[in-house]
Amino acid sequence: MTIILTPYWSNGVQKLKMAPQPPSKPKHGLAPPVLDDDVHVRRCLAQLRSKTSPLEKYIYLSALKHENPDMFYKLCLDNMAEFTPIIYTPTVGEACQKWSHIYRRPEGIYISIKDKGKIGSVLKNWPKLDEARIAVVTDGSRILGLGDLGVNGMGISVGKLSLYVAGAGIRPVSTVPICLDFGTNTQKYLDDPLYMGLRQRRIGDEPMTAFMDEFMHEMSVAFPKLLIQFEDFSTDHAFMWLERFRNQYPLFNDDIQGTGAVVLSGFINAAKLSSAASGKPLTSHKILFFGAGSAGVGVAMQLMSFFTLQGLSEKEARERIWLVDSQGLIFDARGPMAEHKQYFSRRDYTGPPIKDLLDIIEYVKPTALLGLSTISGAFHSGVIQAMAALNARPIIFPLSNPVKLSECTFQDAVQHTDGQVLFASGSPFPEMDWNSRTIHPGQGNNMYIFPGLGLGAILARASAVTDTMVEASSLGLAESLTDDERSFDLLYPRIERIREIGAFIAKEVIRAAQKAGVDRSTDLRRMSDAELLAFVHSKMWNPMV
Ligand SMILES: NC(=O)C1=CN([C@@H]2O[C@H](COP(=O)(O)OP(=O)(O)OC[C@H]3O[C@@H](n4cnc5c(N)ncnc54)[C@H](OP(=O)(O)O)[C@@H]3O)[C@@H](O)[C@H]2O)C=CC1
Ligand SMILES: CC(=O)C(=O)O
Ligand SMILES: [Mg+2]
Repeated sequence: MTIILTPYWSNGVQKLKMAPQPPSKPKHGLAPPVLDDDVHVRRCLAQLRSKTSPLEKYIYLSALKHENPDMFYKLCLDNMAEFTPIIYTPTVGEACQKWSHIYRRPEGIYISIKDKGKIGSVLKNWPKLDEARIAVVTDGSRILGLGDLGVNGMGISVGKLSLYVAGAGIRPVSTVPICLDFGTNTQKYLDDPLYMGLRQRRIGDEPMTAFMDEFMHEMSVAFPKLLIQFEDFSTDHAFMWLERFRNQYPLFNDDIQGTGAVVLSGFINAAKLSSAASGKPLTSHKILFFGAGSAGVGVAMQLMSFFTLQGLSEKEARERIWLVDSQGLIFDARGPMAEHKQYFSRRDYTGPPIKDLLDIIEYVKPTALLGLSTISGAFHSGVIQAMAALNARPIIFPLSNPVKLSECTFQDAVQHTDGQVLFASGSPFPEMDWNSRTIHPGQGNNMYIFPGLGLGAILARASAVTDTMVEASSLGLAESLTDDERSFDLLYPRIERIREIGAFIAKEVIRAAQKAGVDRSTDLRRMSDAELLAFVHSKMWNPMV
């Protein structure tokens, strides 16, 4: 039975409501005479496919998940490639933007700045305190690339947690979506009569820090076995909360660390193919980042290990990476800059500012161009052609979400590189035919990482999520491609194998937790790799349809 909470805005009071029971075995006469499970699976799928807009499909699936979670997850697992664009990016972006309009039922914990001083009592209203294992926490301040959506950001916590269940077999009852309401700076929502959050602008850092200190402490008291995933905080707070809390509580930031891990993984596979075509060593790759926010810098930090694993020093690794922000190439002589950009700021460039991406490409001569900028179409035909002129197989990853903010389309990347591009995007693109062969786009999205990373950390009962655990998730993903997938030059495994991949990543993460000494389930140390993998599989929840 699912028990859910109403959001705090209903007269400021938290109330418990019982969700309907899944329609398992109605008494004789209370269901149609012929209601076969297999046929009902097909019926639900047909109902879904009869909806014409992605948002209607999202609303339908949201209701199905509420009424019959087994059916929802059964369908999801059987149709991952069809479902992920609906329950996750890109449609979840539209669902968040319209969350206060499409709202049907509460699905998580809403806590506002007005709850300061009594956060613990709000958390205790959650009906399944003992069952909670993973919370996705956002403050709605940067949802995908869509900006400040306030409490409408709850949709991203809900969407990520659906993938935890589908991808890693976390029990649905163990997932806790949380949205913190610090206000919103988006006037459209402040003016919207249906908006469900506080009608005030975002609070400053000082009260927010005091709130976060209380929140994190109370979370650890209310949910002693919980792992926390920070999601879609604006860049300054994403770095701030990660640094402030990572040594105190088991947590990670998905946008910084999850994205870093997924991109390192795809990059490893892409760089091998690119180097095979150019004949140049892996250490000669040069990576240009377009976008230097939490995601850009998070990925750049993680890609350092691509080079250090090849034997380069930290200094040499850093020199293979260039960052661009809204002011152009980031270099020391440019003047003061945000702290998170300083590490990669170029010391060796002393010329005038270079802003145009084509000029920057001409200066850097990158083998890889990675977009985490939210600027739709920034990789225009000239940019893609410039990458193709420099590289036999250019690596181009437009990683911004949702799909309408992608720096380029797959079609453009294929067309302007004559099919030679090694491509991964944040949101999905369809495969395409080029010169009588089918080319497959990769989806470089942290959804390949967080389910397995989270499951591994939960099963190890890790007291902290270390950098080595994050790196293990990345290397595990890179390794998990089958020969068949490699024969198609895929950079990521097919999404249909998400469970298998999730289990493998979880096993690697548990091993890394053990090496780091942060595992509290120390009995897992005695298991062989095969036993550990079987143990992980045995812990995965499966829908009963
Ligand atoms: N594929 C995946 O798994 C993931 C993708 N993402 C996506 O990454 C994107 C960025 O997220 P995040 O880093 O948190 O967001 P931020 O808004 O913090 O970062 C955006 C960066 O892009 C830069 N930028 C903005 N406009 C331009 C421009 N015209 N030219 C060059 N650079 C520009 C900004 O510059 P400045 O610093 O000067 O403002 C900033 O550095 C989002 O779309 C998000 O959906 C995020 C996480 C995971
Ligand atoms: C995928 C993701 O986490 C993001 O775009 O923010
Ligand atoms: Mg995110």
